[in-house]
Amino acid sequence: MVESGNHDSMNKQVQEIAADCHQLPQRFIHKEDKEYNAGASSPAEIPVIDVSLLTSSPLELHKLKSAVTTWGCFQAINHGIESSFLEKVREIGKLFFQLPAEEKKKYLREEDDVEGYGNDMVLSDDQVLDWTDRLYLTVLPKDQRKIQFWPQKPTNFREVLDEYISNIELIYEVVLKALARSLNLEEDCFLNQFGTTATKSARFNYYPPCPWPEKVLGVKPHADSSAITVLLQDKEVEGLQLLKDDQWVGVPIVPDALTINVGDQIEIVSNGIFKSPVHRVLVNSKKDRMTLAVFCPVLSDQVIGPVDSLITDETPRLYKNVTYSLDFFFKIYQQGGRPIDACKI
Ligand SMILES: O=C(O)CCC(=O)C(=O)O
Ligand SMILES: [Fe+2]
Repeated sequence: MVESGNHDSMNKQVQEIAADCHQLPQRFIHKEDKEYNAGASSPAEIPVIDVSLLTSSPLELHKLKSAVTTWGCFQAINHGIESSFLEKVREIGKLFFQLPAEEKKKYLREEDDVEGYGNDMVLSDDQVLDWTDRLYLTVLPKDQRKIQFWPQKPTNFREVLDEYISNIELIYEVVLKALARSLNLEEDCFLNQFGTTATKSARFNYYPPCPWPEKVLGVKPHADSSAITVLLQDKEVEGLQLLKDDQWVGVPIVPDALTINVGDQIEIVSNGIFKSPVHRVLVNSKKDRMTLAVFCPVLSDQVIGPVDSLITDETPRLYKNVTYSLDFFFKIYQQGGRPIDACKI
């Protein structure tokens, strides 16, 4: 049964709707004629890359290039973060979403901003909503943090997230250098495009169980605005799918790995050699799921464009020079479009 009014689904968090949900609110139905979980795809063989070898092993560098050109994604192992610490990071996220609604609402985002706790930002009347609540925080540079949105409960939240982000920053640098070297480019050429002032953001995604997994999506199909996104998956519950050769394929959980995908900004600076993969998230009817995505960088205030030496007679420039701003990205994204299409020549 489908509820026709949509007032609740606009004002309540998904977690509140899920807790008292006998009817599926209309605004969450992505496409009535399509069953998302029907014929669930077999999990994909996403390549596993040993991050600790990227500076020393030409073979690992080659594997990275092949993974990113083929999948736009890889499972990063030996990334330098202890398994027990990853567990702590998952725990602060889960504990936050388990807090009473009133406590979480202290961190509620403003209506027209993404920063803070809340559900989808609604930009148009016909926008279909995702079955997820989020906690979205700018994490770097440190002076850009809006600390009023950083939860004080659990009490170690700020400290654990801060330490995690320091680790992710190192991984970001290693991966961006390796991606450049894999194309025989000077290793800093991608990093330099984004500069040190570009903001990086963390998004805790919480997906409550959903009784209508065939009609609803946790996150609708999209590609990330970032250069790379580092995703800490839920330990047990899968849901992420990538679009590969026009088929949706599941991204498996690899214990202790971080799932790294490239985003639109790497597609632009690599002149389309590395493709930012379209992905989506399915919901689960029985179990909740929590993930943490760190977008590195989410925005760049600098103009970015294809690296000069990648533009040749055989490989002409595919993208304009652009500033990948949040406004630019979100307007197109929330209407189901691909912002990168607007950057193509
Ligand atoms: O939760 C996931 O598995 C992926 C989330 C995602 O794609 C995102 O936050 O951009
Ligand atoms: Fe994403």
